[in-house]
Amino acid sequence: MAVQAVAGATPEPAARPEAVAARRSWFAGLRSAKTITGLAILGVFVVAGAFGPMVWRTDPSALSDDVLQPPSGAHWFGTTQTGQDIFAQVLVGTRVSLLVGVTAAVMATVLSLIVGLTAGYVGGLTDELLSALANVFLVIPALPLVVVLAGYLPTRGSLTVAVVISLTGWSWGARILRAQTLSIRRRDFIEAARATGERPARILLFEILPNEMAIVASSFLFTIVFAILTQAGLAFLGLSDVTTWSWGGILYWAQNNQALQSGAWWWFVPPGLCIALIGTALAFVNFGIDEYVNPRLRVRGFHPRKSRRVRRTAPKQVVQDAGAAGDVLLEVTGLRVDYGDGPNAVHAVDGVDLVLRRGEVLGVAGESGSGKSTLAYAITRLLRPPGQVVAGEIRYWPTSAGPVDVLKMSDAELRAFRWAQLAIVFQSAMNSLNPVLRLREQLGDALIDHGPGMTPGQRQKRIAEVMTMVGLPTDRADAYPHELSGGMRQRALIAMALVLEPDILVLDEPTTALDVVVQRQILTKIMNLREQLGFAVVFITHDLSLLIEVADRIAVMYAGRIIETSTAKQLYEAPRHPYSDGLLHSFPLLHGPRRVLTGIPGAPPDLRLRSAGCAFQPRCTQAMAACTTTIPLLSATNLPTEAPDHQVACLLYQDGEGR
Ligand SMILES: Nc1ncnc2c1ncn2[C@@H]1O[C@H](COP(=O)(O)OP(=O)(O)OP(=O)(O)O)[C@@H](O)[C@H]1O
Repeated sequence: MAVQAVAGATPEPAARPEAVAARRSWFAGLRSAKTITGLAILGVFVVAGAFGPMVWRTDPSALSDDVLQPPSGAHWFGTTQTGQDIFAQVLVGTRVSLLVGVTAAVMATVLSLIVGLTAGYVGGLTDELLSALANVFLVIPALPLVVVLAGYLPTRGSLTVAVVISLTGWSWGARILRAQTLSIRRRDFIEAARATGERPARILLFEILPNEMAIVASSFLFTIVFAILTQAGLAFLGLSDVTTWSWGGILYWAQNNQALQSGAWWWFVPPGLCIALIGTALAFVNFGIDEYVNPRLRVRGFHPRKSRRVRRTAPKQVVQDAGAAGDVLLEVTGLRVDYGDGPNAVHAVDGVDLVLRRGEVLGVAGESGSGKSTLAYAITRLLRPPGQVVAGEIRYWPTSAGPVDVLKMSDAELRAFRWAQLAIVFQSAMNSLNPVLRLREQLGDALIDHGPGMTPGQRQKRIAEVMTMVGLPTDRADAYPHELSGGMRQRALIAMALVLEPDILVLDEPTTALDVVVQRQILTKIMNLREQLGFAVVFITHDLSLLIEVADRIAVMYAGRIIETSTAKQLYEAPRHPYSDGLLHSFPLLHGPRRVLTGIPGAPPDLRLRSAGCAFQPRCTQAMAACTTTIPLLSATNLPTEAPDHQVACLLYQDGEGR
């Protein structure tokens, strides 16, 4: 089936100014219902603790004749058996409990940061000593220690209690931060910072610490809860100053005066409820902080529920029965993928139609940011929020049955489909391989998951087979990824992709990180294996001249759309779209005559803005007035020299008016 025309997109109003976008992103982390609820509850406590005692001027210790009164207009939370106002006690208690919690959390967090970061970053003897110290504090049972310390200290005021709690609460945070620092300090961006001459303190504070903020925040918030609970426990046991009103102090007096037995529920329920509520609020806030400090979790302007609605109500595309032709393996129709939603959504794939035939190599070329990887992720259903398919279909045509809609597969169907029928090789082999597993285990995992009937002996045989197939010596099966060269790792990934003999292999810039010699060896290997095994390849790269060498057909992408598609030969001999022509003249060809490299002036458009005309028009040397107002459709050029499946989305060729 020839590639179908893409419906023109409706022009939308211009995107908001950057300032608004930035503000939106800042609030995005605070947007979830949990975060808002947590902050609201916390806000009420902070306001009550800070201003409550000034507004509700009743002395919490003042005695009155209203003894053991249930809640009323005069005493909102009732009274004690000496007539004290419980609401006034709770307000003062809120202030004291929050102060103890926050003070202890600040001290414990600072201690754990100093110990954890220093031990992890400096290493050696310092690490051993600090880790030993943290381990000692970790194994000492915290509560008995607190009880002993609090019992023997000369003063038992709030500050003393906070110090005691922080001394027993810092060590687990320090252990986690040390482990995290150990792992981060070996990452490439830290090496790069060192290489640029950054001082250790700066690296710790500005490179490592921001990566640990989620842990620090979580440790801080949970130490507040731990401290409030511990302080309440100490007060309840009479081990802190119970003449100072705190939630624990109120519980102590309620217990001592047998409030439970006398049915005075209003005496112990309010402080108990406060402790439970503050714990819940801090846990909710923790979710929000996680999202805010980790940009990967921060799904700007994205509402999963709303996006699902878009998906369900998106107009169904009319799909021609391409499989009837028999050679169609994968068919993408009207595919649109956005990152986020609303006016700031990035329209990364914007109405793509593609057909992959059995056994062919389909190249997808385009500049960085044109949407190639997003297309690959959508096809393999590996898109992560805020990425979402907003329209279109992806149909897989197995040999034995009718077409299957990949986008509608259940999780179980998807697990069976991925790797067994469709495998993907990513650009960065080091990131795709598990650093702590040997190659043999990683290759074996796919076989265990997808071929449960295989005996261990059969699995080992298959592992040796695929390793030989991709040109990896079988004696490297027990190597860890870091013991292999870049080329070997990439071969290992290809071996993993082919271990189940899939129908489709998606290659997303599989050799970009390698030198040209290894690049060539690996590509030749893939193409030979394709001849041998008959799988089809979707090969994604920015290097059009490389595709000319290896692909059967090529689709050129620009700003999320396919702007030209044809056989590799036609595209090489007569690229029609000015962008394809520019792309072809941006890289030297591997074979053939030397040609002048011109490149393409300008930069790709902002994919948040929907253009009213051709997205390439601002950079096009042949643009006409109509190009600013009309979105060209992908269609056959009607030029006599063209084959029917040479299609181009350019007004220069519409209605046969080619130039
Ligand atoms: N997680 C994300 N959130 C928001 N926008 C994204 C995200 N990932 C990609 N994009 C945007 O989607 C567009 C397409 O990106 P994509 O990575 O698919 O392009 P590409 O052609 O594969 O580029 P490259 O060759 O550099 O990998 C770009 O504008 C990019 O900024």
